[in-house]
Amino acid sequence: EDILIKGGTVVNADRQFQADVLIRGGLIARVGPNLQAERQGTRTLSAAGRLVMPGGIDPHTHLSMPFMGQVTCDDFFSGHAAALAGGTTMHVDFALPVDHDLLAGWDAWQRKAADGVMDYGFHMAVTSWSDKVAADMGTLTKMGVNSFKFFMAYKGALMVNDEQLLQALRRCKELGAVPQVHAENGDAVAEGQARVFAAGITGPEGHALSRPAALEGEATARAIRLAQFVGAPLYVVHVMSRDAAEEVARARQRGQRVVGETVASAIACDESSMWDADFTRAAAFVMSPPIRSKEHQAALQGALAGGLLQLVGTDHAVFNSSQKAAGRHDFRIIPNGVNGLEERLHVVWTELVASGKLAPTDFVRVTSTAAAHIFNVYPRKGLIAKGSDADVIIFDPALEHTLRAAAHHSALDTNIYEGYKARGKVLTTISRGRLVWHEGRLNITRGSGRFVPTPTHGPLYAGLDAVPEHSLFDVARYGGVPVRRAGDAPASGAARDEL
Ligand SMILES: NC(=O)NCCC(=O)O
Ligand SMILES: [Zn+2]
Ligand SMILES: [Zn+2]
Repeated sequence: EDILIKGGTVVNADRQFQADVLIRGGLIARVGPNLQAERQGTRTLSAAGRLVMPGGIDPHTHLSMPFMGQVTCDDFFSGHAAALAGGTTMHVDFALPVDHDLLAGWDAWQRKAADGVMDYGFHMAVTSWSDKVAADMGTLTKMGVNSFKFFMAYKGALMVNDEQLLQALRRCKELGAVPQVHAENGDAVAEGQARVFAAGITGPEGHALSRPAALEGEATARAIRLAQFVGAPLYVVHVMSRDAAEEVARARQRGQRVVGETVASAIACDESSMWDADFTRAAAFVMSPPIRSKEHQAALQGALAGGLLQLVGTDHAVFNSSQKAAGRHDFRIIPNGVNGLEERLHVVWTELVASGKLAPTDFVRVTSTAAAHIFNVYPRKGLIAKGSDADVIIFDPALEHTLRAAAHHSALDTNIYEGYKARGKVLTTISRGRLVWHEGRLNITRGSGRFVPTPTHGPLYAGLDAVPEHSLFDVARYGGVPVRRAGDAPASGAARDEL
């Protein structure tokens, strides 16, 4: 059936304007003033006084992910239900290789996603290096995966070393794929954890103490410099600290293609919760890199407001209280991850728009359009315009509500936003033309989700060919002086000195 949204303010990343929106066949059919229903049975929704925006795109989730001896408790059904109730209509989930095999990981994540109810894409993690991994990356790009993630932490599990990272960055550049890093110094984290635990600190606060912001800053800078070395762009996931945000900002300032993603928990929470006397509550906040002090929280909000960071995801990776209890006597084995897929839009609006730091257009950019650009699905996603997918929300900025585990749609039995007073509310979510969230009710069908391929060579690569790889072997001349090669006569003294 057609849906006609009447009387609202359409907000895109570039501008906002009064317009009606007509939806047909899963797409936006018209956007303009005074639209009328064209077919019998058209569902008309009033949006007077409300904002009509592109559905959120969460670029960072982990549904049904085996990790630290557990499996995240939101699968593609409950995770999608939660997302839609919170106004997010697409997410990009991190598929993990199975026994370091990327294609086996792809198969596993395809199966998991068969239960889904909305649009999704995949990033693929790369946790080892070999010719087969390099070949499989190429195969995956043909199947619609345009981004690969490298963990610089989780030593002994997912972590890659610099040599592997370098090879992988180069391969991404070759493929036109987006390299992504979890940036923490994994060796130092492992040592910090051992020292904190040996000092007798075994509770969740040990998590915060053992992996300080300096380790995030160091790895962020290292990844950025390695990307510069091979001439690749870089996407830094979950920027949690001022230290990491500053590295991203500095790189951008010198003209490097670096994207910084922060997450809802980093801009709305602080580390004090990990000191909560109640283990269950404290453990719910354990994620990596850790949620940090209020100063970092403020710096990250400022970095978004100032355009130094580009988008907000969630890193939704949820473990319920019985799963988190595995680490009751040792913070090192509390499974890492927090919720946010359902809360992200409300948290970003409350922290940044209701506080006056961001305009509604910027809200759309950091929650939807930027991800659509980066992962190369714009303008199909992230825009309200004729021909785009009908992923649309109706948002009432005047409504206030309180976030609670008892009211959320995730399978998680806790919520790091318990009691959070949100300003503004998603009243309606339309996913590919279907009214899936309306008047407080979900209307979803298991298995109705759809994989959205993300093509390579997106905007992060546009014009990048102008930037040569800084390769020692490709540089034929140095300062105008031919480089000496094996068998050549000895270079002149001046050239030798320069080399
Ligand atoms: N972030 C986290 O704590 N868990 C999910 C895995 C990751 O993104 O590092
Ligand atoms: Zn991570
Ligand atoms: Zn993550």
